[in-house]
Amino acid sequence: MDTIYALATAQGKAGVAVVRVSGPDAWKSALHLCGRVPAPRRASLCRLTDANDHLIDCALVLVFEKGASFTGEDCVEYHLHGSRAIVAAVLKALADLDDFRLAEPGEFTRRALENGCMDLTEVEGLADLIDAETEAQRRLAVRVFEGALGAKVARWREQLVHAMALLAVTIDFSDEDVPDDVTAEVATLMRSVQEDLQVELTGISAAERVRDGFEVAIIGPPNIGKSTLLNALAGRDAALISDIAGTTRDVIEVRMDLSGLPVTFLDTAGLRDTNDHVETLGIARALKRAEQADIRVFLTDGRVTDHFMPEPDDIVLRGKSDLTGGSAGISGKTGEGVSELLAQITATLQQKASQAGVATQERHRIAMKRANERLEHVLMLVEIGTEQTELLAEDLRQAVSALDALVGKVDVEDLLDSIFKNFCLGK
Ligand SMILES: Nc1nc2c(c(=O)[nH]1)N(C=O)[C@@H](CNc1ccc(C(=O)N[C@@H](CCC(=O)O)C(=O)O)cc1)CN2
Ligand SMILES: Nc1nc2c(ncn2[C@@H]2O[C@H](COP(=O)(O)OP(=O)(O)OP(=O)(O)O)[C@@H](O)[C@H]2O)c(=O)[nH]1
Repeated sequence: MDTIYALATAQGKAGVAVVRVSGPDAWKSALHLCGRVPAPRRASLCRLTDANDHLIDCALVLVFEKGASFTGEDCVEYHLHGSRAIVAAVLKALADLDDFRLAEPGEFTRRALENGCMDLTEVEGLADLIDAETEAQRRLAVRVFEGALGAKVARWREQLVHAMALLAVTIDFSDEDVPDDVTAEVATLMRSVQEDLQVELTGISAAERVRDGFEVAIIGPPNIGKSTLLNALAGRDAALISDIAGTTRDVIEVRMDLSGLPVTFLDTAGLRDTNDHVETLGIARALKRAEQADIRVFLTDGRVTDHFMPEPDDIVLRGKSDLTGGSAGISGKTGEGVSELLAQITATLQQKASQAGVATQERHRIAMKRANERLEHVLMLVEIGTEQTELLAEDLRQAVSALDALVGKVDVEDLLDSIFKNFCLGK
């Protein structure tokens, strides 16, 4: 097994830079660089020297023992003064050691997974935690990272295993002797697991939105003030504004943090019938993105339009309210109604985000659906009064296997590359 190393902090000049080393020979690096192996789990100030005994830096060194480290292996961290030159000198000194090599992205975490320090959902939570840009993303990620999904899966698994144990007792019975109360108890357990699965499955869409961001599309006829409103929301000149109808063609996106929620506002081409080919393409694009958005803000000039059927969360407002007066209007130019609009959007999205459970991605959905299907099948068999309990047991085994895949106990190899390729170097 190689010993791996990498810069764990961001590239470039900084106050402190951390170089991390993990693997069987990690402690040997301390012997080379510090002349000694400092006591484990204590911050020790050390003079780091290169192979020619020239001073590289004075650094804080942290040594971790195998079995009591992030990766589960022997580890050493060098907390250096954060200059490019110091980092380069330390990385070079490490590269010169036998069986040492630069870590691949996510490789420290991969070793933590392989050594059983984390399960797959915790690894995914960690990736999201590092990617988190807003408070809602951080809160969701830290729950998963902490093992909340893993713990739920473990409880479901226990219930399924318990059901399997109940059935195992009946295997020696002849078909007619299988007591009804056993299958009834199995069915009760299945229903309880199914209920939990259902809740988590429902929450995945909301969790995905929190991870990837919500979308709010601003739509309406040309020249109504959509781009001006977008700029007012963004607080900068994101979109071009002119008094020529049909100015915006492509969708313009502005990403914002609304009370911790990641939200992308979309400015779209004004909706109208036109002979202009490019504008027509822009309108088609506007309609498509608006349809996929979580909320549509429709600016009107008071006239009816057949372009738009509002859904419950959509918001309809009269544009250029400074010119027309009255209520239910908004003006990007004067700012009238803008904070109210933001408040309404925030409240709606917070409500949506609150549906998120601890299952956060498509992979979780697929595994939970697979388990759910097997449980459906068990219930169906019990319903029709099956006496072949080995069929029930087989369904349960498959459901357990789906849950095991979810936490990475089985069938993981194929997944790992795609999960770790998005990790930072040094993580
Ligand atoms: N300097 C530094 N800061 C860091 C990390 C790190 O690796 N190094 N982390 C890395 O991502 C995070 C902290 N996570 C960590 C997780 C586990 C262990 C660890 O040593 N675990 C042992 C012992 C546990 C204990 O004593 O309570 C273990 O689990 O066996 C260390 C850091 C954030 N900050
Ligand atoms: N009085 C007033 N004028 C506005 C307001 N919002 C925009 N305008 C003006 O109306 C014209 C069109 O504004 P835009 O923001 O480009 O309108 P749009 O809806 O994005 O237009 P398209 O790109 O054609 O779809 C510009 O001259 C703006 O300065 C407003 O709230 N009040």
